[in-house]
Amino acid sequence: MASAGAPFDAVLFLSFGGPDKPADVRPFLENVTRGRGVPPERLDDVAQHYLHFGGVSPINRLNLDMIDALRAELDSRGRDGLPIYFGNRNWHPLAGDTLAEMIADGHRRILVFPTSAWGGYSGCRQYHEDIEKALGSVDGLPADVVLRKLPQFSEETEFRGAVADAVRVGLARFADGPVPRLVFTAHSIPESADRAAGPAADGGRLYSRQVRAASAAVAGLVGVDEFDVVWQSRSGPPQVPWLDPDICDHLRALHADGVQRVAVCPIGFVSDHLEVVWDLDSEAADLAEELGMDYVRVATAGPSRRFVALVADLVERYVDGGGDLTAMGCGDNGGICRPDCCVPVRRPASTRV
Ligand SMILES: CC1=C(CCC(=O)O)c2cc3nc(cc4[nH]c(cc5[nH]c(cc1n2)c(C)c5CCC(=O)O)c(CCC(=O)O)c4C)C(CCC(=O)O)=C3C
Ligand SMILES: [Fe+2]
Repeated sequence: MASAGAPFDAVLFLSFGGPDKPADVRPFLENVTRGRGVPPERLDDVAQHYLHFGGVSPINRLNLDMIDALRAELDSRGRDGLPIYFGNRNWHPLAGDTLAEMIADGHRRILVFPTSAWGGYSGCRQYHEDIEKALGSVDGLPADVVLRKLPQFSEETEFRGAVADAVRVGLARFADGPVPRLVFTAHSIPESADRAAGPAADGGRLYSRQVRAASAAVAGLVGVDEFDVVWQSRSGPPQVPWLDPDICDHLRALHADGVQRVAVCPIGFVSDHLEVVWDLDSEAADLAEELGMDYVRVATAGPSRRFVALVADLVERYVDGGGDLTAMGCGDNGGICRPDCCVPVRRPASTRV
């Protein structure tokens, strides 16, 4: 259970991580998929996607840029004494190494900003596990260390506003003509994982409900009535159901219905990392061209001033020891917000590799 009170003295910006050079690609993918039942053929494919971009994921650079912008934003709010550190789940700098450095620098009360808006195992609980694991990896961990994870932010007005700003810019790129269809996309997850995630009393499905709710809210903000929510980047064996439709299948269906123009908004992702640039800017964009559809990919919100202001707002809400400790996704030292939330799914042995 989280305890209020004392102020926090540093921020850990906690993200997914990605390779910085070709030799990193395999070990990175092994870190991501260890024990997760992703077939080896899928890993070979994904390795090719990274190698296509020189073995470098844009995610680390984008996170470092966001950290610089956040530092400037906090400075401008008179919070210039608050250091921000960077750590990742799957690649260097790894969260455990960063935490050791933070502790050596004298920090004991640390706010953790995870780069995911969402509930669910991958978007929320796994970040709690990262925190727990990082704490477990530090030799001689002082007893008074507190890492408080900031809550899920998909319902925040400024998050939705930042995405809406990007959608407006994307829609403005179409010349006069037929109204483009607005399509929101987020990372697919196994159906079983979606059902298991979120308070059981609410029927689980926290992740897909949040993605749909945020998409509907953004569509409302930009004044669009007709929009779709679809999924991308599925992995796992084909016989295991994941959230669908897939973005590419959906483009084919829209085309068959006579839709000529689409604006695709990757609401599920904070920045233009590999799954956005490969699956949307390469695969989906190529398919749209093949089908003769006009295709605009809406920018991700993360690098925008408004998104960075949202992160600063979250930090300020909690940094003095206040803030809602019962908010979904908030928890101390890897302790989750409530016992039945975002439970990991036990995979049947047949789907493990
Ligand atoms: C919900 C969700 C988010 C959004 C929330 C958040 O942002 O945290 C997200 C983000 C990301 N996913 C990323 C990369 C990968 N995800 C994979 C695999 C998987 N993702 C899953 C879900 C999610 N993933 C799932 C259910 C799997 C199957 C394996 C498992 O059950 O865990 C694999 C393995 C190969 C493959 O299967 O595709 C890779 C390489 C990157 C970094 C990209 C870069 O390098 O720029 C980012 C930001
Ligand atoms: Fe992923």
